[in-house]
Amino acid sequence: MSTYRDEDPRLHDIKTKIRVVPNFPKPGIMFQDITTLLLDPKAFKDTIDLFVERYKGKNISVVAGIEARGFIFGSPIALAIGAKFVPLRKPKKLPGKVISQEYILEYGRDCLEIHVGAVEPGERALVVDDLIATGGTLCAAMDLLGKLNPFLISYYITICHCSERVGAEVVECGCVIELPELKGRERLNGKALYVLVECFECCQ
Ligand SMILES: O=P(O)(O)OC[C@H]1O[C@H](OP(=O)(O)OP(=O)(O)O)[C@H](O)[C@@H]1O
Ligand SMILES: Nc1ncnc2[nH]cnc12
Repeated sequence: MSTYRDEDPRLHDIKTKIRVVPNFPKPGIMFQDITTLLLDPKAFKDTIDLFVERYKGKNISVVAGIEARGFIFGSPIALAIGAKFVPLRKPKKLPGKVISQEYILEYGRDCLEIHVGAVEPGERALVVDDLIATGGTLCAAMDLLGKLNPFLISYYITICHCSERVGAEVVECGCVIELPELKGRERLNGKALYVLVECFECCQ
């Protein structure tokens, strides 16, 4: 954690407002429930303010929020920093033409989608979610948004049958909660990750 975060008294209050529910949605999982944080307008506002203070003036034009809980935090951050909000949705939710990115979860696979044209190549993007656990979801979001190395274009077309990538520059990922024991940060290949609250001994 950075010194700034350690010293900020708002963080302690935010952490106390997150309810931990054992054995949800399955045995062994300590579920970090942010709905109790949302019930407290001051703690919710402090959460948004901390992100806004970090990202205002950083020339970020896109906030990409991950379904579903990333929408709750991503939208107000986008409004406050003067960026557009782009939802990264689970399959078959977006009505327009989409670009998709599959990813591996602990049990099974999932997929994120973005509307074609929602983000222009070269735009500076912030990815927002409520929580990073294994990091698979954030990796998929970055793959979907990320800039494609021109030397890899033919690889994508031939191997992945995908000729379209968004081509944004992901500046950072921002999450309210990190479960460090699941080592999701290591999976981000060095991409900057900013979290407000770390939760130890409370997962799996
Ligand atoms: O770091 P990871 O291991 O990928 O896990 C983190 C993701 O898991 C949760 O979403 P979930 O898939 O439960 O979807 P939901 O927000 O729609 O409930 C959470 O909101 C993150 O998006
Ligand atoms: N422990 C946890 N609590 C809330 N959301 C999660 N997503 C993955 N693991 C989670």
